[in-house]
Amino acid sequence: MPKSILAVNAGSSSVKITFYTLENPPRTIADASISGITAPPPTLKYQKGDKKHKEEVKEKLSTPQDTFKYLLQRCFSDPDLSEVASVDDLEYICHRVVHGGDYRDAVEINDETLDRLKGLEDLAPLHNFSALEIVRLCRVELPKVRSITFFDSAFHQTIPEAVRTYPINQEIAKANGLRKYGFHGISYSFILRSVAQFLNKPIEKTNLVVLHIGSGASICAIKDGKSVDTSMGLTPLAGLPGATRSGSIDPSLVFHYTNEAGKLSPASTSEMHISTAEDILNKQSGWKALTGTTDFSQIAVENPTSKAHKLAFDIFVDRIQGYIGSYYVKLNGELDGVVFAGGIGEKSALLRRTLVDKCQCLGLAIDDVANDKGPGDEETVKDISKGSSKGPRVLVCQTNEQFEMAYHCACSRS
Ligand SMILES: Nc1ncnc2c1ncn2[C@@H]1O[C@H](COP(=O)(O)OP(=O)(O)O)[C@@H](O)[C@H]1O
Ligand SMILES: CC(=O)OP(=O)(O)O
Ligand SMILES: [Mg+2]
Repeated sequence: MPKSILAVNAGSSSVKITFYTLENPPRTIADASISGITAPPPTLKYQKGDKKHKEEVKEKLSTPQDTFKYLLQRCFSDPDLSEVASVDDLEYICHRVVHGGDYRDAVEINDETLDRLKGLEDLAPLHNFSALEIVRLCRVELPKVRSITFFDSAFHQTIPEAVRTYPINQEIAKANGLRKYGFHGISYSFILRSVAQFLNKPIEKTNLVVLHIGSGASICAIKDGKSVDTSMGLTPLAGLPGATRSGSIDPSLVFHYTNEAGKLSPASTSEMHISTAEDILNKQSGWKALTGTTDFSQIAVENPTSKAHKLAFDIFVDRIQGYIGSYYVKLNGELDGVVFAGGIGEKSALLRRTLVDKCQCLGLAIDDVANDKGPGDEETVKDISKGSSKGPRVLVCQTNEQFEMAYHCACSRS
């Protein structure tokens, strides 16, 4: 039996895994995910080819490690999934780790790299903890399978110094690694390659403004195939608002919000320390704070159910519009396309239409029928620009972080 690749995308409230064949390009064997870990009961979703399955999980899954173990066992014990019946069928496990500090590329986990990643945990406790817990578990329980970590931040190592530097004391900044890193880079790498191929352009000549907008949202300016700016910063909190994140605010605001800002948050554990300020701005803000829901499909509707829903939509549009304008100028107006991706970017025709209308002065125009229809299941990139438009293309890309990791894993081997 040929060996396979397992790609793991662990978030704070969900763990998604995908099995791929170990070939170039890899083919999907099956997808499985558990969401709602922080809002029980968790839901298991499972897909192999056309077969889809969804169920409530009865077991108590309180940690990312428990969740990952449960998912793996379910897949191994499924008679329909004979390609991956045990750990012996796995050659590689690819892990999405959001913060990779100064790492420029993916790394294989060994004692030394795991130690270096531990050092980064303080910089991104909220985002790296779940993924690294699963990396640690794999080291102990699946020691024969090679673990490779891929970093969201690696794609943005090309951001110029003046863009990545915060105007603060540079000795302190350097000693503590305080700079713009940027995230969603695994996704941006997938989108760049897919869009360049779609436009029939070499990657190194492709200029794009890409929106990865899901529960976490960011935007990236790509010049000649390289990231030159992105909206997230030292952590994924900066830039655009998200499901529970405030996005950029005046940094002083938090000290007016609570005088407990610097204290440890009750959400901290013995292994993970986060401040009250980080907890409020990362987990108690965004759409959830404004409207009570984290689901943007309830906000992006023609007739919003409340003024707060309408306000949340308008805030998101305003912030994105600001970045598109800024990145258009940074790219000297020479862009091939504006790309919508992530759960919201791929699914909300209303958000795309509203934004494109607001960016008409940049020559953006869409075809309403193509926009309303969106991309088909098998369509990675769809052009939704108006036929007569001479401006940058408006595209939708169904991004796939798990595939991107498996693809690089398979490429580096062949
Ligand atoms: N039809 C839709 N319209 C607007 N937003 C949607 C729609 N469908 C899903 N979404 C949003 O996409 C988000 C998920 O984005 P996704 O990128 O898949 O997740 P994550 O950021 O957790 O990786 C959901 O929280 C929901 O707000
Ligand atoms: C970096 C980040 O915000 O990731 P996600 O969108 O998966 O939460
Ligand atoms: Mg995501």
